Amino acid sequence: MDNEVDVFYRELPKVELHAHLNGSVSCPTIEKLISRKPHLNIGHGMTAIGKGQRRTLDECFQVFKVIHQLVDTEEDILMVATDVIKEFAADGVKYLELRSTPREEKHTGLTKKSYIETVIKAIKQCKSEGVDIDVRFLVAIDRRNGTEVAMETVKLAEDFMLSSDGLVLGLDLSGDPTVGHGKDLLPALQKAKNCGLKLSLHLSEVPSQLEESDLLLDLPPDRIGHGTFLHPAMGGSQGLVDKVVKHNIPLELCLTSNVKGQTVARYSDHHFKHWYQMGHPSVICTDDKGVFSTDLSQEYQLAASTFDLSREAVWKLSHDAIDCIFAPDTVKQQLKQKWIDLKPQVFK
Ligand SMILES: CNc1ncnc2c1ncn2[C@@H]1O[C@H](COP(=O)(O)O)[C@@H](O)[C@H]1O
Ligand SMILES: [Zn+2]
Repeated sequence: MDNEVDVFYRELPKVELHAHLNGSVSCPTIEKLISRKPHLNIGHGMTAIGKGQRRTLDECFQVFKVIHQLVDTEEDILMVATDVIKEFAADGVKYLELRSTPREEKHTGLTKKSYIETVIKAIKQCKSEGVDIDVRFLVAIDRRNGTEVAMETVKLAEDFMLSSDGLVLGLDLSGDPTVGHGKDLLPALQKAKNCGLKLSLHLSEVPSQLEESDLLLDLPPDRIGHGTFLHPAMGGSQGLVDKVVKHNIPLELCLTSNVKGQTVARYSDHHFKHWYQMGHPSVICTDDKGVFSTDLSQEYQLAASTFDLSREAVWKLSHDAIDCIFAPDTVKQQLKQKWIDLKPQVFK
């Protein structure tokens, strides 16, 4: 996969804001997990969608179930998280917000609390090894699990926000978009916002969620995942676009994920073009680099080739993503300095 990407995109310093931990597991890590659990009889083809392949979104969610079977102990999570962080760093990502749904596994003793603690341990471990990347964590709410679990997750996220030295910054709302309704999660999300957790919500990933998006946009969230069907050109409405613009809510856009998951027919149809043309904050992300067999450099190259972006435009795109991070202004300033320092080398 590496040799297809121009060195410019590899060397480009990048910010990754939308990466699900268990969707980001690479082939080599999956191999290690499979060898730890041969009795599960899981083959590699079951955990990733290769080049040129497509799946329905529903089939993508089956893939996560398989990966979850492979990742069910603290030891697994520690390995998966450190591998994923190092892979992002090797791909030129300088700041990463990783997100993951805390799970409980009775048979291995894993609890939601120890799940989050283990991810934090991985982040700290990478830092102590000097891996050149600033990593933060968003605790994910799986919309399939309903109101009560959402509330419980908010409480956990709040506790960790207060005790993790700024590593836990907020919440993600994700999970199968065809299941459940956002209105049931609104009180939990509102509570999260009130206690200072940042919110990144998957909105309108499928066409049937316009009413839900309208409701959730009133929170308002701090960032939007996908937002595929918000724009009128995609079947959404001007009213929804107006809300997003009014609150200046950045979009996290994942080209390969949307095309492989078949919510967008062709790369050239991707809603990136509508928002980018408007000058609205649009951040290129991977979503699930393992499942969709991609990485952030490829996604930038894909956006550039599909929408005919110059190298300066690509640079601006990665630079402007810094303003959309959830970490405080001091971190934004450090990253902007890093971009200034690296520019001559990237454009050499
Ligand atoms: C493809 N588009 C998507 N839409 C919605 N949710 C998604 C997703 N991709 C991933 N997830 C969410 O992330 C989980 C896997 O990572 P974690 O176990 O949390 O680390 C999935 O189970 C789903 O809840
Ligand atoms: Zn996602």
